[in-house]
Amino acid sequence: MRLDYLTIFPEFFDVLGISLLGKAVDNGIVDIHAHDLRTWTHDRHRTVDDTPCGGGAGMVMKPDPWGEAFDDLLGADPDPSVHVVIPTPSGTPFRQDDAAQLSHADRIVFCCGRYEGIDHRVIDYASEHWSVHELSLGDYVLNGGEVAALAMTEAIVRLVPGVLGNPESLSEESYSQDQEGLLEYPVYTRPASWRGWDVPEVLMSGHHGHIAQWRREQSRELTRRRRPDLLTDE
Ligand SMILES: OB(O)c1ccc2cc[nH]c2c1
Repeated sequence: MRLDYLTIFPEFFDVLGISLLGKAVDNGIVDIHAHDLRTWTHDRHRTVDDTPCGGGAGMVMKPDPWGEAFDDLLGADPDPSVHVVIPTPSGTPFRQDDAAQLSHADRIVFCCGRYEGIDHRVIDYASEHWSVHELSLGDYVLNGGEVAALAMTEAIVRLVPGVLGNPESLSEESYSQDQEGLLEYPVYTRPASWRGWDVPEVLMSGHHGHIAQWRREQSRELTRRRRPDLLTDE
């Protein structure tokens, strides 16, 4: 899997060189390239923004640098196997299913906007050539797409075979299919008693059936309380 990041702050993505993702890069499972969008500017000030047509506050990212970056990185031939991800507050919510689908992609290009956003013709152009995903991290607004791209990257890449040491851990996480899309149950480790708080007895019983039942009940109760929207049978 090759991941490209178009951004005016490429150093944001230096962090991808550490921890699990760093190992995935070292193992050749993932190939990461961060690009400074100003590479594709030609004026003395390396300008990437301009005033919004129709007025309004702030600045809008000019289309030209994006178009030239696409030309260099992707060429002009349409290829639906290339996924262009545009983090934006106006996008569809990024969910675990999106991470799962994108984890099968061979190529993902993250377009990280700043200011008031990217000239919409860039999205129109990209949509004619590649598979475009305008995705929101949540119902809040960041200052740009970089932090969202990092979060989405981790959610996607950790699902790629060979990236996580123990793939079994994926099956018991919140939102995983094995968890029936429910929130993950509470987890405990040693010591059995800590500052007056004890590990639930059932987890110390060694009775796998009872433990599995307790965990299912905990997941459903937690989901009912915190995310009733995830419950499909109520
Ligand atoms: O909240 B976000 O995911 C996000 C994404 C892109 C831009 C561009 C300017 N503000 C942004 C916010």
